Amino acid sequence: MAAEVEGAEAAQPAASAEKKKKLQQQQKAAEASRGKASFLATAWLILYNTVMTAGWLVLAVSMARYGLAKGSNRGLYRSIEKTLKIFQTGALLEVVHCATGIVPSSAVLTAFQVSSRVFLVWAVTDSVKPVQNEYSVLIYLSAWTLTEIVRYSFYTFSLLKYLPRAIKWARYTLFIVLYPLGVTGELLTIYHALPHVYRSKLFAYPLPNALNISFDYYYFLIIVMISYVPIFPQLYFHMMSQRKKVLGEPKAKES
Ligand SMILES: CCCCCCCCCCCCC/C=C/C(=O)SCCNC(=O)CCNC(=O)[C@H](O)C(C)(C)COP(=O)(O)OP(=O)(O)OC[C@H]1O[C@@H](n2cnc3c(N)ncnc32)[C@H](O)[C@@H]1OP(=O)(O)O
Repeated sequence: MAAEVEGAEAAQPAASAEKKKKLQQQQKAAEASRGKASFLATAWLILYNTVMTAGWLVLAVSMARYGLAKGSNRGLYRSIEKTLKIFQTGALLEVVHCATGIVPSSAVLTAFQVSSRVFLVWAVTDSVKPVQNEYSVLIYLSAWTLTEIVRYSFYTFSLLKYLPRAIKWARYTLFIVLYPLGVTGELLTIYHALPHVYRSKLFAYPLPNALNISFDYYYFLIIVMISYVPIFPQLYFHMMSQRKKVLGEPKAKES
């Protein structure tokens, strides 16, 4: 009996050492898989941001060439719409990046930013043809293009750990002017679309109908315009606080 107890006592430290070793192995495996996931996420983001920078650069060059050749904005939207649709719609992936946590940005703010622009391309500019030649389209296209070239190249260079100071400065400074400019172009485009939508009853779903609900796109557009009032300042002041965080004055050295 005494020999049995002695044997059990001797086996205890061996079992706990075995348990500890197993735990360490599990921790190592988890760390390795986290490292692999973070490597894959970084590789994906470098690819995504590089492709998006290139796409918006193509748009900028196409717009400049069109302007130089025609000297007018008439027909500009038609000439760049394919590229614009691909790269603006591709920005929806940014919401996925935030929601899955591979980038630390707010999914809600990013969703407002991206969805309003995707909506403007597909549901306003593309669907209401007469607005395509308005100057307001040129205004928002110019603001978006310049912003996105700087923003996506900023992310690419940051991920590559080689960030030129000028790009960092531009990322957190140009928005001060480009954000209100872009929003002005967007709101004016929706405003120009209103009479056409009203006349053509575009996307209207009047009563009576099987679902017994009605939808009037004209009023929906007015609601979208009004929703800029509470939402845009939040995006703008978020960018202001990002600017302060990144470009803020360095703390004075203690004497
Ligand atoms: C039916 C729909 C109707 C909706 C109606 C709603 C009304 C909406 C009203 C508002 C409309 C706005 C329309 C937009 C107009 C324009 O864009 S005009 C042109 C000017 N625009 C801008 O300047 C855009 C500025 N805005 C933004 O950049 C974003 O929208 C943002 C969400 C406000 C950005 O915030 P955030 O991501 O937090 O800032 P960052 O500092 O850039 O990033 C924070 C950290 O996240 C990392 N990160 C983000 N994205 C990436 C990425 N793609 N790849 C890698 N890393 C990324 C970034 O590096 C930061 O990381 P840290 O440095 O570690 O903090």
